[in-house]
Amino acid sequence: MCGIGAAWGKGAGAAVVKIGLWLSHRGHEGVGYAYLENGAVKLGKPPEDTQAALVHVRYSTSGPYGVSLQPVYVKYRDLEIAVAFNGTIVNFRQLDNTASFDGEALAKSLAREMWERGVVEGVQEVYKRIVGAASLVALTPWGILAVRDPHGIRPLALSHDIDGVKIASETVALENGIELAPGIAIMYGDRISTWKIDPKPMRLCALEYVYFAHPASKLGGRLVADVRKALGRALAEDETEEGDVVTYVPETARHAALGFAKRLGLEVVDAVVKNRFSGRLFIRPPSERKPEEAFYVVRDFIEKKRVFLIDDSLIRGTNIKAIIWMLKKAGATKVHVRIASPPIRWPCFYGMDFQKRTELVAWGRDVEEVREIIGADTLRYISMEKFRAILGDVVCYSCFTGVYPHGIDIDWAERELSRNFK
Ligand SMILES: O=P(O)(O)OC[C@H]1O[C@H](OP(=O)(O)OP(=O)(O)O)[C@H](O)[C@@H]1O
Ligand SMILES: NC(=O)CC[C@H](N)C(=O)O
Ligand code: SF4
Ligand SMILES: [Mg+2]
Repeated sequence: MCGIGAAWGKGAGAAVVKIGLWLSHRGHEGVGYAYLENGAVKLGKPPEDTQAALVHVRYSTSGPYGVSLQPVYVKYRDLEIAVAFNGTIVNFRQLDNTASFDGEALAKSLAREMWERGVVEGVQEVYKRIVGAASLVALTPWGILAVRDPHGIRPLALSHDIDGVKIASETVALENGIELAPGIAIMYGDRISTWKIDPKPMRLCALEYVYFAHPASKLGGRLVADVRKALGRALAEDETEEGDVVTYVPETARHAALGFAKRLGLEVVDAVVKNRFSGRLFIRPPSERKPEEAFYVVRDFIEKKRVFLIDDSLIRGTNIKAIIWMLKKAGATKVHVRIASPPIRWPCFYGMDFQKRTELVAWGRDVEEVREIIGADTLRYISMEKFRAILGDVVCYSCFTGVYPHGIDIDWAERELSRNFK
């Protein structure tokens, strides 16, 4: 998914380095920076005391894996800018047919349109053409520009103090951060201006709540950890199996497991441990997702026990399959898998790298078929009804329903976003 950050004012260079560290759960394929030096835009780690700077942490959805490609620097005539964004632009070739990936198309079309139409209308024009999701930060000669995606699919927050302004994908990277409303643009320099770029109905990504965002961040004004606990509690309400202990797939399923166990009066045991240096497997390039190297099962917690194994989501089934096998090998008598989100049967075209139906373990399969593939004794997901009741109606559910805010044709989007270098 990527994380973006920007700062304007005293110590902006040091501020973006800190923001990047606090957003590293949003992408660890690469980190990139840009900053202003004597009015010129530079790429590279900024001096601590620079006046304006950007940061991007990458989890790629377009272009090559495993490299830092953002911020993107562009010069159009005499206008120099650097742009970092979070999201996916399905029709990026329509924005700029010379671009090698969506971030480059966005930066080139922004520079061109801002030069030709001025900042306010230029930004508006680019967003009018985008099919996809894009929250962005940019360095411009007028200051730093921040835009929250018109549907609010991707988050963006801001904080203000006497040193200046700081912007970040999530509130955890800021002190007293407040979330920007969908479709809001802010230019922060010697003067501050704010304008609206065609805001649409709010559709914040459901998977930000379920998996992606930091548990200490606030989304839609709610603490992410609390939402995850509520999902776990609701999942437990329909439980019919008997179990001795609750465990979970580390790290993100932890809060859902706490909510689930509390509702059933069971103990949560840390039976599955994850090597802290292995990071998030789901957002690694395909060749680097190796659950057998990342997870370890503590036999003493589960031997001869019936285990409830909680995960926040089941996407390709990579993590859970490996862990069920390890639990069984270590002597668990039953493994009842419980998932704190409904089956994901459709691709994401808005910033997550599952952009093809065939990648998804639940695509075209019923729950029983998925259970068989992953090797669980039983498998149950939270119901769509309970999921919606907890997350509300300002959320994107497209990967659960196959219905997209932009009325996207799935065959077309899969073709546009196909990545041949997997
Ligand atoms: O079905 P899959 O394709 O395996 O994807 C889903 C899994 O990947 C994520 O964990 P990840 O290891 O990325 O990070 P985490 O430590 O934050 O849970 C998520 O929490 C699930 O465990
Ligand atoms: N996940 C994201 O936000 C990715 C941003 C952009 N599509 C890239 O691949 O760099
Ligand atoms: S399709 Fe799924 S992952 Fe993508 S933005 Fe919507 S809820 Fe999030
Ligand atoms: Mg996980």
